[in-house]
Amino acid sequence: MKIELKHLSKTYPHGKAALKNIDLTLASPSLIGLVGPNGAGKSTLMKLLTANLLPTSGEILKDGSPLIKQEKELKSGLGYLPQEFGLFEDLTTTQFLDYMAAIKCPDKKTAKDEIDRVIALTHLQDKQKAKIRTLSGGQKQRVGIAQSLLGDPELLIFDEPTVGLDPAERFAFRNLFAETAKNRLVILSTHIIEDVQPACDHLVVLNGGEILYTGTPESLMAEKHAATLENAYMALVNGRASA
Ligand SMILES: Nc1ncnc2c1ncn2[C@@H]1O[C@H](COP(=O)(O)OP(=O)(O)OP(=O)(O)O)[C@@H](O)[C@H]1O
Repeated sequence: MKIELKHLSKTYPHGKAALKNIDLTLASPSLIGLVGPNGAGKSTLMKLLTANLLPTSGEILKDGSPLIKQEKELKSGLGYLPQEFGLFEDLTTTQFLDYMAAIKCPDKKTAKDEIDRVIALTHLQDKQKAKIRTLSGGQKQRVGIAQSLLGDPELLIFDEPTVGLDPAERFAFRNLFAETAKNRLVILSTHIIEDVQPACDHLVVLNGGEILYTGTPESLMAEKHAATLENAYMALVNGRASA
């Protein structure tokens, strides 16, 4: 799958430009880390990629044709974890996943198998019968990740997926995202640079609605003569030649 952003801009009504004339090509298989400071435009870009928002100008092509003309196909092949997502607090984990699987999976047998699969992947076996309101923040985040994996989508978009997870959980999910990306396109938006370095093969750095860098994490470190990706990133967003 190939996604091309062409001269993509988004200005909110009565707001400033959140994205300014972005050109970018993303192709599977890849695990792409989308990073940038607060207000950089990451969530806006994710909403445009998931057709939850329309651009002010420019366009997004998926495999050569406009995304907005393939909204139905896009949604059936998309797993999306938004930054804020409403969980049905009075449902149990399995009831919530059952509800989401009704949208994502073609038949009941597949749905049941898929629910078992994503529960195992997100280590929620002992929380299947727990009401969502009784789960911790990290466990709720795991339910959110579980629902995004239903139906084995070819495109996965995670907005700050590791928020609320403890270090061991973050480590486990980094591995899961890397494994998932072996034959898919996975886009991971994060503030946490450590989430990007071991897992992502491609980095996109946004700042003030513009792309500051696109390439491998290693090349950015080499470009900035930095020992760590965090140093290279800080040098980049602060406009310094080296870390
Ligand atoms: N609905 C909206 N209406 C007006 N302005 C908005 C809206 N949503 C976002 N913005 C503005 O657009 C810019 C980009 O915001 P966006 O949420 O895309 O950034 P972000 O990189 O995801 O930030 P964060 O890391 O803080 O979530 C910001 O200046 C923000 O204030």
